[in-house]
Amino acid sequence: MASATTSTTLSLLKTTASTTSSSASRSSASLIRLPSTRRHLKSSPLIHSLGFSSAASGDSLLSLHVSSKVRSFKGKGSRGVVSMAKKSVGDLTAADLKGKKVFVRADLNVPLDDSQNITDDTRIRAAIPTIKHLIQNGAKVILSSHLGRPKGVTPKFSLAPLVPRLSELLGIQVVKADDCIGPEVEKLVAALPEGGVLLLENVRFYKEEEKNEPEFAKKLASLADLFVNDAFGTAHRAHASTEGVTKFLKPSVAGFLLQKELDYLVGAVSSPKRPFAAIVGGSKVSSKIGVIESLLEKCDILLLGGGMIFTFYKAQGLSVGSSLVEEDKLELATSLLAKAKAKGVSLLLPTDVVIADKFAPDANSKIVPASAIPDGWMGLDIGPDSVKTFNEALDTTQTIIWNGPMGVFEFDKFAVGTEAIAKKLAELSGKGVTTIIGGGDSVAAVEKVGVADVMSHISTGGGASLELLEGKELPGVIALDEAVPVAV
Ligand SMILES: Nc1ncnc2c1ncn2[C@@H]1O[C@H](COP(=O)(O)OP(=O)(O)O)[C@@H](O)[C@H]1O
Ligand SMILES: O=C(OP(=O)(O)O)[C@H](O)COP(=O)(O)O
Repeated sequence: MASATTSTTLSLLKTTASTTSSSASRSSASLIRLPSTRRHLKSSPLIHSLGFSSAASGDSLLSLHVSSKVRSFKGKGSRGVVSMAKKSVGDLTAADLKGKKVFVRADLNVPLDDSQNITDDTRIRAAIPTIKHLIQNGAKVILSSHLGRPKGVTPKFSLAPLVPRLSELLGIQVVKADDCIGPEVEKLVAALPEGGVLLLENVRFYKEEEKNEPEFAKKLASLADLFVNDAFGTAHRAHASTEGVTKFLKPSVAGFLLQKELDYLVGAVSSPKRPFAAIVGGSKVSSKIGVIESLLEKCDILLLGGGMIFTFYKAQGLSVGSSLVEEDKLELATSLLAKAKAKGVSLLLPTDVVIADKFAPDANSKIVPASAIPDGWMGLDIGPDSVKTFNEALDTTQTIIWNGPMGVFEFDKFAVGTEAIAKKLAELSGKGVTTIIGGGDSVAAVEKVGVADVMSHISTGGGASLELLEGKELPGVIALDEAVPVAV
């Protein structure tokens, strides 16, 4: 029984690999097999003008159409189809903003070292365009964020260390409040000049923030006249400063960063240039089920790597030694493989792996076929043959989205596969392929290789991008004001 299953797997691995390498030299049309629904939608003029409609297709992924004036999103979640056409900060002019107090929720949750130095300022830099637009149009900006996950007031989670960098990037001295609500904050707001920025203290110093308590949201909202949410990294949280304040502040609009993230993560997935490949890695199948299922509905090629592959191997009867396996996900892995086949998606599993005799940076290692992992050894990276096959598959594509590393890239010895994929995406990005890095550890990997700048888009939100790719609604987006539709 075991050997019969094993040969099935081997033929699966071989078939997918050869399909891809041969397809690299064939026309892309032979590789793409769209489900009939999608073919129908693509040929419908109505659907074409609206973007790919999840409502019409019964699809769970959000759909997007971008016009010059408005970003429109439609999503179908457990609560049914929800319109997500959102008003943008770009729609607000000096006439709307001059002298107005604007509550801006950003995600300034940046890493700090033991001396409170910022070790990666990406999220601060990403928040600047929205703040600049507001101050240049005469608004008074009340800037709010969380930092870390403090339980009550915790000095090491103060936003104070962010003030110098924010001031430098904005070219003005940012004022810092010691609290985020209360009379002292109100005085600072009253003294704020047009074009000034007041940074509130960590909003999570109040437990009411994460509980989304309306009274707390009301107090935050009472500081301002209108609301801009630019905190993409926190948009999957229904907290007082992301969702609650929208009940008290009108208009409540999307910031430029939030828009850009949605444009890429929703837009590229709902109406990608094809062939469209998704690369999904990371540690566990369980944390990526939603993403894999959702992407199977959309992509032409799905490349799997990371710790999750061993659950797929074991599901097919292969020996995986002491590699990471989720025993309760074996059936699921089998059904995902079957689903990919039924949908005509070219799903590639690595054909060789780098194995280690222990989970450590100095472990002994060797490269073996995926079907030959000895007892006592664990797979910690994809092997060179797999990298070659994956690269050939990626060469045929026009859009690539990547979520999750190919191996334990934190250990140099097992970072080779992940770094090779990062370099391949950088090369393809230079040739005009849309490359989107979906947050979390994949971003760290791309930065480690030094190719972050050349990617089309690097998400500032790990959890948020994952939820978007899974087709979930983001409460921080849903709560914003609807845009007025414009003719397209
Ligand atoms: N073969 C493997 N065995 C164990 N852990 C792995 C393996 N490959 C990757 N990982 C781990 O997966 C983690 C990232 O997983 P995950 O959080 O799902 O990714 P992401 O943050 O990109 O969404 C990394 O810490 C990495 O070391
Ligand atoms: O860092 C964040 O998320 P991420 O680690 O998923 O990218 C956001 O600031 C959200 O933080 P949270 O997960 O504590 O709500």
